[in-house]
Formats: sequence, C-alpha cells, structure tokens
Amino acid sequence: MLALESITKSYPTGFRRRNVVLADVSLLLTQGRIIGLVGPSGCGKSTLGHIILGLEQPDRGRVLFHGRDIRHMNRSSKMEFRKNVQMVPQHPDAAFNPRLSIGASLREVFRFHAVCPRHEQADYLEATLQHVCVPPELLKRHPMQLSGGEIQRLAIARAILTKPALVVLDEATSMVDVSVQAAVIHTLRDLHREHDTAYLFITHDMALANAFCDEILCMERRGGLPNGVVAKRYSVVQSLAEEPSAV
Ligand SMILES: Nc1ncnc2c1ncn2[C@@H]1O[C@H](COP(=O)(O)OP(=O)(O)OP(=O)(O)O)[C@@H](O)[C@H]1O
Repeated sequence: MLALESITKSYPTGFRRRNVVLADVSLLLTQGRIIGLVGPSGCGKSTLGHIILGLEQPDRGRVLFHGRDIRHMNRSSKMEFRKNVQMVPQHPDAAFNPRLSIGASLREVFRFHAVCPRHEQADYLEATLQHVCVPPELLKRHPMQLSGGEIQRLAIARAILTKPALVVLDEATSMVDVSVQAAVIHTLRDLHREHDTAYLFITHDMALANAFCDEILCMERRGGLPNGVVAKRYSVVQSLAEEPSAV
C-alpha cells in the first residue's frame, strides 16, 4: 500500500555540515499489517513518520502510495491519500488549531472527507470519543485547556475518524495511564479488524510493541562518515522482537 524507496534525509547543522538522519531507508507498509518502529532517541523515527505523511521532504528517495509518488499526485489522489494516511504526532497538540475548540477541529474532518452521512456525524463523533475514553464535554474546550493524556486521546480520535488505511502512531499512548492505554490499544485493534487498518507504531515501549505489533523494525546506528563528526548514519533493519538489546 505504501512504500518508502531509498529515503535519505539530513538536516543542516552548520556551514557545509549536515546531520544525516535517514540513510537509504526502504520500507513497505502493507494493508492490515502492524509494524513497530523502535530505536534510540534521536535516531529519526519521527522524521520517518513525517516523510510518510509528506510533512517533510526527503533529500533523496520517494514515497509511493498505491504506486503513486505522493509529491506528484493530482488533487483527488491527494485527498484520497490524506483520508487514508493519518498520523498521531508525538506532540499531539500539534494536531489541533489552538484557536478552535476541539469540537470544531474534529468536525473539520467531516468538511474535508466523506466519512458518513451528515445526519450520522454527531453520533459517529461521540462513539469515536467513547472508544478513546474521552467524555463529549471536552469538545467545548480549547487545546490548552486539556491535559497531555486527554489531548493525546483526542489526537487518536481525530486520526481514526476518517477510517484510514494506515495510521502512523508516534508515541501515541505515552501520556496515558495503563488502563486507558489498554482501552486505546483495544480500539486500534478493533479498527484493524474491521477495516484492515495498518499501523506504524513508533515507540520506546518494547513490551507494548511486542504485544501489539506483527513485526518490529529497529533503527540502529551504523558507524559514521570518515571525517564526519557531525554526520550519523542510520538504517532500518528488521529485528526480532525478542531482542530488545538491538534497540
Ligand atoms: N527540523 C529539524 N531541523 C534540524 N534537526 C532536526 C529537525 N527535526 C529533527 N531533527 C533532528 O533529527 C534527529 C532525529 O529526530 P527525530 O525526532 O526523528 O528522532 P526520534 O527517533 O523520533 O527521537 P525520539 O525517540 O527522541 O522522539 C534528531 O537529532 C533531531 O534533533
């Protein structure tokens, strides 16, 4: 469904110096598959997620959605891509406009994507909130009036509202307690069963990755460049879930 082909990404760090975060990374995300992505802090997991969504551009390589380069899609393919590929960002308040109430932000999704008939939208929204353990009263609040855990659950609700084919979950349950985490994972599994949703589950929690994912990818450091104190090279390698030391 979605393929990353030889993605390289670096950021400038000074005069003629760049921090190579992703070096020639290729990855295939197929329908219905739950892939975990683990690795040390700063190794480029979120960057990879942003590139999948088209939020950041790679230096080299391309992202294909059903065989089409996401940079060269026509308007209708782009809308289809946006409906089907969603992200829960690591900093979930980034998912909401601070000037809008949460309800207004969530209802915007219905303006852009045909998710369900208009007369069913309110019930559908309420049911989705229930699935992530959020009371409907929170719809009236603004992002800054919510706790980290509440806004994280609302970001998950927002991402799953469109019944996407793929969701990139970036530390998506890191701010909630264990019982809420279990409920959220349960909801994600339901969505996976009903709609064959695929997930890229970025996490530092190896136990959770083992429990939730079909397969786990590790991003691991592979040396450096000859003169490059600055440049770091990483590659995505598939690794067994039983080997957390590879993280
Ligand atoms: N916009 C940017 N400009 C410059 N450097 C950046 C930018 N975004 C990320 N980086 C750097 O790229 C590297 C990878 O960042 P990224 O957020 O992808 O790591 P991560 O694996 O998700 O980390 P963590 O597990 O701590 O969330 C880091 O060294 C980070 O400082």
